[in-house]
Amino acid sequence: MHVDIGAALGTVADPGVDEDALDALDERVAAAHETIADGREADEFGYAALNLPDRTDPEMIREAVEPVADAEYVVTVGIGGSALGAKTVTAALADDPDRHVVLDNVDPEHVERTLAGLPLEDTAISVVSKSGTTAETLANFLVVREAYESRGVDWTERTVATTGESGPLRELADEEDLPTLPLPDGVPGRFAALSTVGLVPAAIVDLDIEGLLAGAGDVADDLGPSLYDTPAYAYGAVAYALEERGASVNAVMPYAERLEYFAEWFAQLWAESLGKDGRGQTPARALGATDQHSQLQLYRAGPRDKMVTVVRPRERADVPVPDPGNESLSYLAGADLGELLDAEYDATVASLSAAGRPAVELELDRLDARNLGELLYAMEAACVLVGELADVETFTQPAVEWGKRAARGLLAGEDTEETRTVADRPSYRID
Ligand SMILES: O=P(O)(O)OC[C@H]1O[C@H](O)[C@H](O)[C@@H](O)[C@@H]1O
Repeated sequence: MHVDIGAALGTVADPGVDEDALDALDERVAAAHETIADGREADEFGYAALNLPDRTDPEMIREAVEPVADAEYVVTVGIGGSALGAKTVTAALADDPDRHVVLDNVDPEHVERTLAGLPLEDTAISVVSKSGTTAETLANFLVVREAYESRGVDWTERTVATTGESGPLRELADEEDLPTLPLPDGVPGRFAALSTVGLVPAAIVDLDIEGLLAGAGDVADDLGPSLYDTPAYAYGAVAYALEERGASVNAVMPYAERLEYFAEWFAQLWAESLGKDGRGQTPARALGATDQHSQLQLYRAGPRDKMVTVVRPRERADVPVPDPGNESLSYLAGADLGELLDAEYDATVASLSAAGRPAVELELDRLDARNLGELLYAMEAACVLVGELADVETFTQPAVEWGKRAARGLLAGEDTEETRTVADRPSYRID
């Protein structure tokens, strides 16, 4: 992965980072790197995520999915870190990304419509929950099972469960003797894309999970004490410095449809890890070139509270634009769609710079398993670095846990601190 921070420098952008500020920050990066390296060495909670490229055993995943490997489709039942990484990988790498469907939300109409559209006899189920207690996942799993039963399909032969040693999902899996995969130790869900949590659907649709891990491993091996030698840290350090200078929004804008999900995955990683103690950038999801025609106006001329992260593969399969045969369209003559997309990417960075708005470029050589592994790992390392620099608890998510407890308490009709807070929530109705 290549990082270009030129359009985020103080000579170009406001907010921007001066080179001497970067030099000063580099000393703090060195100290943070030492903490990260020590955490990895001791396999401490959270830091252990950065060891996944070495720890994840692709063979074990392939063996576990063997009974369902002939399925045409796979449905992930999971939410947050138990779904976004898996979908990011298949969306980016599968020839037919529609072979992998995610049921994360519990919107009844969506669940019903999704299941109605799937040939369940030919659809594997990957049910994933780290805690084993997430209400959305368990409710959807029960609904999915019933849909299989009502169509006379044995779901127990089509399901792989990924969960911990105990908890309701583990009990359901044990009751039915389902094949189960273990969770990686000490890895929060949002950092678990490169593990059993994220790779089951990829294995079912036979993607190169070994290449993905190898790409991630290359970045892991190259993490060093200076941002000038470590692209992942350069990205994290600049994002941190820009946030300090007022960029409270990080708009992630891949110029590749296949990376649209990557922006979703990034949003959880950044928000849940860094949104603590009154700080943290708000991740915004965008897609180039589509959002040039909607959000870019705000990014270029709205409040100076944003950085834009653009992402693209340098090489991609191309489609020539047919000869327009029309003088007014002559600029398209001989062009390819990819060329047009690249021109739009370049124009976006230039246009943001011309308006003094910071942008950081992330480029992959091409969008394959290896390069995707590099990108995912680099963003995780960047996130951990920002957490160290900002001195927040990167690996916890107490605010989200509160909501999960509240939802469970409400459904069970319990009287708890959370359910009382829900009952007493402010209201000022204007009907
Ligand atoms: O994997 P689970 O335990 O079911 O959790 C799924 C998701 O639940 C919550 O929203 C957590 O904050 C997320 O970090 C987690 O990824």
